[in-house]
Amino acid sequence: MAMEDPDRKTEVVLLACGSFNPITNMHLRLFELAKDYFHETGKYKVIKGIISPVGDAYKKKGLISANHRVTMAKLATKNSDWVEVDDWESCQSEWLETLKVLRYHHQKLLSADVTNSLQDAVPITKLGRKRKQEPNRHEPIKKKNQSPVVKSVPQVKLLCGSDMLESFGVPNLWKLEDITEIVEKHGLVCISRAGNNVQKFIYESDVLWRHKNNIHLVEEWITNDISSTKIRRALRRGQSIRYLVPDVVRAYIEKNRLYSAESEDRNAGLVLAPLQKHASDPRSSQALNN
Ligand SMILES: Nc1ncnc2c1ncn2[C@@H]1O[C@H](COP(=O)(O)OP(=O)(O)OP(=O)(O)O)[C@@H](O)[C@H]1O
Ligand SMILES: NC(=O)c1ccc[n+]([C@@H]2O[C@H](COP(=O)(O)O)[C@@H](O)[C@H]2O)c1
Ligand SMILES: [Zn+2]
Repeated sequence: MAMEDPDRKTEVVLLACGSFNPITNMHLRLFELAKDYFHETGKYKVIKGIISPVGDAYKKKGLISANHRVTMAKLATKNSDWVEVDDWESCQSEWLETLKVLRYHHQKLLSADVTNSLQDAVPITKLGRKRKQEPNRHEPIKKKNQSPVVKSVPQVKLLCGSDMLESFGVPNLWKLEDITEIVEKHGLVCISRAGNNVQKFIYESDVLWRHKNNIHLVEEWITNDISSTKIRRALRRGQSIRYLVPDVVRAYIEKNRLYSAESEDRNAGLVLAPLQKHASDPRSSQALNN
């Protein structure tokens, strides 16, 4: 649809899905690492990051209410000018496949784009004023004789750690068609995490191998294996979590006494929603073994 411009960079929105129970400094680092990676390729421009905490219907053991998890994520990103929290997923009454969350955000950008181009259709005499209203201040100012460039819709890529990518291989957790659509239509950005060997994992899967150009592996050299599990464990033991999560998040957890032995028992004995949903579906049982 757009005039091809070799200098024009592909715009990317990064979407991170997960429990964020609670959000940690490492979750925030994922976004910074991915953004640096894309900008270093010279081909992409990361315009936004979205954190989408999973809803309560996910039924993971120890998962505290989405309300608190969303609030903490919002506190944590208050000072970021490009990462935001979206609570659409967490407001759904049922658990949603990650693919549906990706589709939703892509769709949302599409409709925003239509609205924008409708606005653009109105003749604008004072270009200067129009510019100011645009959210993207880093766009180079268009040269006079250039034909108007129709903005293409940004790609929404799933941002995750290597453990999430490797979870594609867990029986009954993911549908092969979902994995295929994620890597085919959207793309994946995977940050290395201690204990995972993603390259080998991709090599051993035909679908992932086929779409490996759309799977971006980012090496984290400043390794830091903070995890929400370890944060909750420290809290149960009365140990400090300072400098592991943003200070506003630490204060919020303390004020509301969010994590305890009791909270860790939430959903105990329940089956994780995706397992429950896909267990009877033969397509998901051995998703990657072909
Ligand atoms: N230290 C880390 N390195 C790389 N990726 C990470 C790291 N911590 C979290 N992630 C990624 O962040 C996303 C959200 O993860 P999640 O909410 O499960 O956090 P977590 O720290 O893994 O929590 P938990 O210990 O409860 O599983 C996932 O894609 C996960 O792989
Ligand atoms: N089939 C699927 O789409 C599928 C399966 C398992 C987990 N997930 C998602 O991956 C994330 C995993 O988060 P946790 O690592 O905190 O369990 C969640 O956002 C969850 O919804 C998606
Ligand atoms: Zn995790």
